[in-house]
Amino acid sequence: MTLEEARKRVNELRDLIRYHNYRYYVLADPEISDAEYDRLLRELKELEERFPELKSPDSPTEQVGARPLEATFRPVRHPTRMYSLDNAFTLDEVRAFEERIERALGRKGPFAYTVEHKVDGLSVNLYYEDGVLVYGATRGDGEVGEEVTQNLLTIPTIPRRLKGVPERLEVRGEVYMPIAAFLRLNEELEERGEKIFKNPRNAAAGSLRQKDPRITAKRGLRATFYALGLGLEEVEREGVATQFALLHWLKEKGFPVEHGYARAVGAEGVEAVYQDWLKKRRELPFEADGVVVKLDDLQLWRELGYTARAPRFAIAYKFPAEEKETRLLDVVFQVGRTGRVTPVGVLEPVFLEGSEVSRVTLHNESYIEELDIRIGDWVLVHKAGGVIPEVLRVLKERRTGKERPVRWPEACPECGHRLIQEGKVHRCPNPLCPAKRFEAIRHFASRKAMDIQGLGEKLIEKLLEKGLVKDVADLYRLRKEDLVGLERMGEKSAQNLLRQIEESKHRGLERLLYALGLPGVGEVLARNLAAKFQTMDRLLEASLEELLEVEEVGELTARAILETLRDPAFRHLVRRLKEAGVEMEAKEKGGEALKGLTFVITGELSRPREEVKALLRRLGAKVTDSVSRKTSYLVVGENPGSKLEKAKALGVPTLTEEELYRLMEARTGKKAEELV
Ligand SMILES: NC(=O)c1ccc[n+]([C@@H]2O[C@H](COP(=O)([O-])OP(=O)(O)OC[C@H]3O[C@@H](n4cnc5c(N)ncnc54)[C@H](O)[C@@H]3O)[C@@H](O)[C@H]2O)c1
Ligand SMILES: [Zn+2]
Repeated sequence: MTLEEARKRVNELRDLIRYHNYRYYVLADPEISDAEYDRLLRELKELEERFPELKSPDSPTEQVGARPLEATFRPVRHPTRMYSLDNAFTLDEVRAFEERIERALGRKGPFAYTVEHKVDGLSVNLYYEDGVLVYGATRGDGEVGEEVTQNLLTIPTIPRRLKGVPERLEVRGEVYMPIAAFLRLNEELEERGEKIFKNPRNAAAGSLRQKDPRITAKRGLRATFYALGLGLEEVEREGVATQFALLHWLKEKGFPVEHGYARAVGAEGVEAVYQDWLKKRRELPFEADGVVVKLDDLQLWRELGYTARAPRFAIAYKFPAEEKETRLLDVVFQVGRTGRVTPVGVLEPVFLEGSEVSRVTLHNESYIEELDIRIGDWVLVHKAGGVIPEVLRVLKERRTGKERPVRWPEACPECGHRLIQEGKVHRCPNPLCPAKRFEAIRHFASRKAMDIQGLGEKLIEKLLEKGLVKDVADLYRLRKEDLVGLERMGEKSAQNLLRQIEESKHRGLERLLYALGLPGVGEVLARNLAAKFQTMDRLLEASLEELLEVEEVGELTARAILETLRDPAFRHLVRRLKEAGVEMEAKEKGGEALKGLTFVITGELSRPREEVKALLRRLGAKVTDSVSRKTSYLVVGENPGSKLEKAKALGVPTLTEEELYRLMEARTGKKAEELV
C-alpha cells in the first residue's frame, strides 16, 4: 500500500467511524455491530502505526466517545478527565500489554493485576462535595459529559451522602441494564409497536438519557462502581495502595461494587481468570463484553499515565463476539396470546453460542421498516443479551435484486379472521382464535401463573382438539373420565392433574391477574394491582384514574387494562372462574396497611423520594404534595422546606424517616427492606 492509498483509506475510515460514533454515543442507535466497529477502529489504528505521518490528534483513535448535544441535558466539564480503554482480543495482545508496561517502567514483570467484569453499560461520574452528591454525569467525550443527576437518582443503590471521604470526590462506574430488565423492556416496546433496543448497553444509554426521570425509574437500571477521579490521592494516603483495595474501599463507603473481581499475576494469570469467566459469562445477570485488567499497584498508575484515549495501566480483554452471517429464507407469522401477530424470520440454520438458530423474531412493523429487511437478504445475527437470536443488520451490499419485501397477511394465520391494525401492531381481534386459546391456557397453567404442573403443551393441544376445553374456566369442569386415555394418561395421573387444578384455585388475586394475561400485565404489575385493589370485584370497578395510581402503570397500559376489564367476554370468564371456586382475593394483605392515611414528604430522604412515595402508595396510603388539615403525617428528611412550618402551624404530626419505617413495620409485620 502506498502512502497515498493509505491516506485515502485513513480518511474514509475516520469519516465512517465518526459517523458511527455519532449514531452510537449521541443517538444511542448504532447501525453496525460492536465487532464491526472494533474492526474499523483497529484497521485505522494499524494504518496510523504503519504510516505515522498520517497520525492526527483529531483522529477517532485519539478520542474518547463523542461530545454530546446540548439540547437535552446541561453539559458539565468533569473535574478530571475520563478515558476509554484499549482493547485486547487475544492472549498475545495481553502479553504485548504487559511488555509495554515493562518497557515503560524499565522493570521486568510479571505484575499483579486486578481483573474485573467489563460490565456493558455506559460510564458515569458522580461528583461529591463534603460527602454530598452534587451531580452525576455521563462520560461524553471524556472532558464534557451530560448532567443526568435526576435520572441517576432513580437507581436506588447510588448513595447521596458519604461519610469519611475526601472533600472533593469523583466516583466512577457503569450504569447498566440487567438482561432480565432488557428482555422485559423490549417485549413491552414490541407489544406497543415501538422501536426495540439492540442490546442492553443501548437500552441503558437510552434509558439513562430520558428527559423524564420517571421513565428512567421504570427501566430497572443498575450501577456498579470501580474507580475514583478527584480524591484518589487522598484515599491512597489513607493507605489504599491497590485497585483491589480501592474496590473494597468503595464498597465500604456504600457503593455497589460488582462482587466478582479477582487478582491475577502476569498475562498467564489473567488468561486463567479470563477463560474461567468466559465459560461462566452467561450465568451473570448482566451482559459482560470482556474483562478489565488493571495494574494493581496504584503507585505505578502515575508513572505510566495515559494516552490521549486510554490509561496505559489497564486494558479491556474482550470476549469473542459471536456474530454470524446467514440468509433470511422466509418470514412466517405467529399469533400470540394477546392476538398480536409477530413476524418470525426463518433462517438458514447457524450455530450461535452453543445452539443452532433457525428462527429469529422480527418483532413488529417498525422493526422491519427500520432494518429494511427483505426475504432473501443476507443478515448478520447474534444473541441479544446472550439469549435471544437477533438480526443485527442487513448486509445490503450483498443484495442481488431478487429479494422480496415482507408482506403482512390480511387474515389471521390461525383462524382466518381479518386482522386489525393499531399503529404498528397487527392483531387478531377474534376472542376465540385458537392461537389465543392455546397460549391463554398455557400461560394460565404456567409456573408463575396458576402453576398447574401436569398440564403440558401436548395435553392442552389435545384438550382443545377434543373440545373439552375452550377457555381457562373450562379447566375447572374437567372430570376424570374426560382425561383418562388422553395423551396416554392413566387413572393415577388424571387424578393428580385434577388435584393440581383444584389446588390452583387458591393462588390468590396476584397470580390470577398475571395468569389471565391482562394486556401489559406481568408479574410485577399483577402484584401491584392486587395490592391496590385487593379483590377482583373492586378491580372490575376501577376507574382510569385509580389504575394510573398503581405503581408502574402508564397511560397506555391503564387504558388497555380498563378496556379488558369492561369487556363483557372477560367479565363472563371471571364470573365462571368465580363460580368454579377460584379465589379472587389478594394474598398479600400489605395493601391495606396504611389505608386512610395521607402523607406529605419534605427534605431529603436516604432513599429516592419516588421510591418512598411508591412504597407508601403500595401500602394503600395517599401521598400529596402540600400540607393541609387532611394530612395525617409530614415525613421530615434532611434540610426540610417550608412544609415543616406549615405542618407545625396546622398541628400536623411529623415523622422522621426512621419513624416512618417503624410505622410500616408495625402495620405490616415486615421489615422496611422487605417491602421496598
Ligand atoms: N456499533 C457502533 O456503531 C459503535 C460505535 C462506537 C462505539 N462502539 C463500541 O463502544 C465501545 C467503545 O466504547 P468505549 O469508549 O466506551 O469503550 P469500551 O466500552 O470498549 O471500554 C471502556 C469502558 O468500559 C467500561 N467499563 C466497564 N467495566 C469497567 C471496569 N470494571 N473498569 C473500567 N471500565 C469499565 C467503562 O465505561 C469504560 O469507559 C466499543 O466496544 C465499540 O465497539 C460501537
Ligand atoms: Zn385469529
